Amino acid sequence: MSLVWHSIKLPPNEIYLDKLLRCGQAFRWVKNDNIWSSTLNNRVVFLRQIEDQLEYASLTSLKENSPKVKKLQPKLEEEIQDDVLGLISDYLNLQISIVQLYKDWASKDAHFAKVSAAFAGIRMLQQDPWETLISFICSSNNNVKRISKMCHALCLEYGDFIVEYAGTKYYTFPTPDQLASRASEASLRELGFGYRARYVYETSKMLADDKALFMQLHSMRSSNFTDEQVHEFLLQFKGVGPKVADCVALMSLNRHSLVPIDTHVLQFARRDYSYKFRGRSNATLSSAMYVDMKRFFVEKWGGYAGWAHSVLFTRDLKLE
Ligand SMILES: Nc1nc2[nH]c(O)nc2c(=O)[nH]1
Repeated sequence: MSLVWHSIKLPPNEIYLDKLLRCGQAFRWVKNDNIWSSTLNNRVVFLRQIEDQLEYASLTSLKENSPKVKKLQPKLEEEIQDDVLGLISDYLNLQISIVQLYKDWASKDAHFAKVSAAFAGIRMLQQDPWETLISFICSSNNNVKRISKMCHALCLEYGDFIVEYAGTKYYTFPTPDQLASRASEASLRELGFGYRARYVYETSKMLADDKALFMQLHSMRSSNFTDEQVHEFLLQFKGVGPKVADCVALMSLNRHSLVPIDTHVLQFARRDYSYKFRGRSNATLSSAMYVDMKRFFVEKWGGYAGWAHSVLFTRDLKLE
């Protein structure tokens, strides 16, 4: 099986995969031989960057390839490629140009102007809300490497096998039904989820048992809901506090201005922006301070503050 590559023109200052796919937004991309791969919507998607070209390829699942499905609904190769391009464009939020956004942030913020050139091409992904919710429940007191390990374990243990390519087996991210029926709190603990096992399992159960709630999670992308409504909605899930809610809202529900506040953000707010809460530079992070810091960054960067914060968050990760 060989990959059929297609390409679109997209310079590295619009997207820089090597940083973007490791910066703690998404946790299941792996790089082999300069090719990034993961699964999206029951497909394996491959990405690579060659100068000004973003190249993509995909392998469909065995189910979609089966003669039965093909007979019922034959799809032309061009139609498949259109689907894949649509999928990738949505996932990478390609309708939004970040070059202009970077210029705008730099014009308002001298610190951003100074450091952002070395971190060009960091955009916000538009991920699946369910996977993002579970991934960020796993992110509590955790690091990118361990969160990735957990997300891969969920797929391997409870997802469906899609295809094997170049020695790697690819699996779907399990649905709420699959997690709720195939996993248990105990099995997740055995996989190393620690106290997060209960939250992952209970959130899966909530969504598996209530299909309307699952639909509602996805409908939160709509502009009919305010950022505050989305934030409140997400807080009902087990293991979700304000920071996890804001990460899910920003990274999967189109909430571009939300800046999730955690210790890293607090650190750069104080260090690089002399941020103070009620006149104090060493206040501990309370709910009131959390809200105040979000406001502080929106005032500084505007409606895409969540995107701007991600550039500085990535800088502080010190990816080699
Ligand atoms: N990519 C990420 N950005 C973040 N901001 C924040 O406050 N936390 C995170 C995170 O975990 N990943």
